[in-house]
Amino acid sequence: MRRGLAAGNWKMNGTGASLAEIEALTAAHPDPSVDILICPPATLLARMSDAVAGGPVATGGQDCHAAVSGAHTGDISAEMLLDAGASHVIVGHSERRADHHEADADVRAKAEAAMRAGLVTVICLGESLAEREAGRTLDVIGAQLAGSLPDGLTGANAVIAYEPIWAIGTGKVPTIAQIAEVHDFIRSALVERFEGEGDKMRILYGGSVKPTNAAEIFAVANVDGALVGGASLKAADFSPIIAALEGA
Ligand SMILES: O=C(CO)COP(=O)(O)O
Repeated sequence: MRRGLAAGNWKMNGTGASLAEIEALTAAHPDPSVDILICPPATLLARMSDAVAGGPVATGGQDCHAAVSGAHTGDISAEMLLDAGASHVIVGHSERRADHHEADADVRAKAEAAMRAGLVTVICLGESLAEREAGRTLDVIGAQLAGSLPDGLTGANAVIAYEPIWAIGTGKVPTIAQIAEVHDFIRSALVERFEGEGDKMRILYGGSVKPTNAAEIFAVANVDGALVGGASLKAADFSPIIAALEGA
């Protein structure tokens, strides 16, 4: 049985005042039956990690550079995230794939960097609307899985997040059948490639997850949690999503 994971990706949102949301979240879930992860902007990571230390909320970065250190202005290494208190890092988010021209090989190198540093890597995959409408969803996901996932992933060091690009921040959510199809496809690919570990890796759904739709999404086989954007910013929104996962 895979333990649920409720992950929040704050993207480019949040300042010191937002730490109050984490205090509220921790107070609301002192002993959760699922794992809780918040990935704040890098500027908040160390402060948030200090604030949640010893409690049930883990913290993560939203991206990392593939190298340990060097002349890469504005970038952050996996080792630096670890040093700031992170246990996880998101790699390959579609906003980075698009805005920073990250290809599958780049995502794979970042996932390898996360493994090297001892971080759990949350590797994001997802098709565009044009790809879905052309009936290419599973081909695209298959290619991303083959190209973005390094060898050596395990249930302990990797999480896969399926985030259809057209569902991110749009309020549009795939049907339950569409979510089930892709999650089953990802599970089969993981089981085939990562012998003995593929069935232990958690697969999150991401894209317009809200308190109102979380329970039906979490009821889908092979959905082990969610990667939540907008609805993770406020404890009042994220808390019922965590509760829905606990009840799944
Ligand atoms: O991109 C996402 C999480 O990484 C999803 O964002 P929203 O939940 O805001 O749609």
